Amino acid sequence: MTDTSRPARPVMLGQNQYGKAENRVVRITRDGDTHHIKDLNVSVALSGDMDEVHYSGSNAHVLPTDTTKNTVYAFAKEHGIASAEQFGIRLARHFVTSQDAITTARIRVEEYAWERIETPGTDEHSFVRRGQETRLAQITYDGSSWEVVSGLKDLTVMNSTNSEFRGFVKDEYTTLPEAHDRILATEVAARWRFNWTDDAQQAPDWDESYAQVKKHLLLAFAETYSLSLQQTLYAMGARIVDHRDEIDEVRFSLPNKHHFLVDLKPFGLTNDTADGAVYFAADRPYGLIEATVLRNGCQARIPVDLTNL
Ligand SMILES: O=c1[nH]c(=O)c2[nH]c(=O)[nH]c2[nH]1
Repeated sequence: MTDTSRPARPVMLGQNQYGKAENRVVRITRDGDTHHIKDLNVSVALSGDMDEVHYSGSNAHVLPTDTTKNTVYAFAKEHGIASAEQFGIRLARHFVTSQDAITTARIRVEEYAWERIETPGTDEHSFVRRGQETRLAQITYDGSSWEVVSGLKDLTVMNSTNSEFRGFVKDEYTTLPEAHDRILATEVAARWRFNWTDDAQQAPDWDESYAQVKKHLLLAFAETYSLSLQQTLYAMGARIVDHRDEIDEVRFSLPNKHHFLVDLKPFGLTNDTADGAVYFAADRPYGLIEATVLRNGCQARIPVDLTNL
């Protein structure tokens, strides 16, 4: 907001936001003896008419970050957590509609999944943290329209065959041998943007959508005979956009978790892919394959650098 009562300044405040980051909230719901658990990491970022707190230190427009934290916990208790997206929407709407100075609220949610520990009698209240992915959601609301970007990270997948990499460019520095049968492994980080932007439209079923996106992503990874990780990435994104009408854009960041055949010749052993091989799982450096897959005619809005989301 431009402040005409102040003289022009040689230095100006640029984009700013504030809020409480990483509110760890665990919500248990009881259904008789059977308990349900929701475990989230919620970050609130608010922006709007915040010039004065930076220029003069006036806190007149500042809802304390401590309050935003309390709101997260209070809403979890009061309204429960149906899904990461639904919870984020409720929070974003609250901050924008209850505070005149706040025009945009961005809520980021990471969700950690828990599985029941299966025991012969009492498996209703014991859980083990699932070693798979972390679910992510980012909700942005400017008072009239919504942007919901969901995603996941740390979903590690591997194909022990049906992957090649050959026919690539070779110059004077190329030493990589062509691979006719290699391991393809990656730790999927993905974000997908919903085309739901307005309250008048029916909102997607967030949990169902997440489960379906993950299913299609995994099936595409497993079913694609891969000539490169780039091709596999595109197949995963295309399958999501093809099957899920509510999603217009998917962005992936896929580290190529290289597995190199170990040279066992010094020990008189052959080591090749044909008969069960030993690999060195290298952690770095790694190839990093990143791309956006879009519904035709739609605009790319997910930031190129996923760490900025
Ligand atoms: O799937 C791959 N894509 C590449 O671009 C690449 N580059 C490389 O060295 N190995 C691989 N693998």
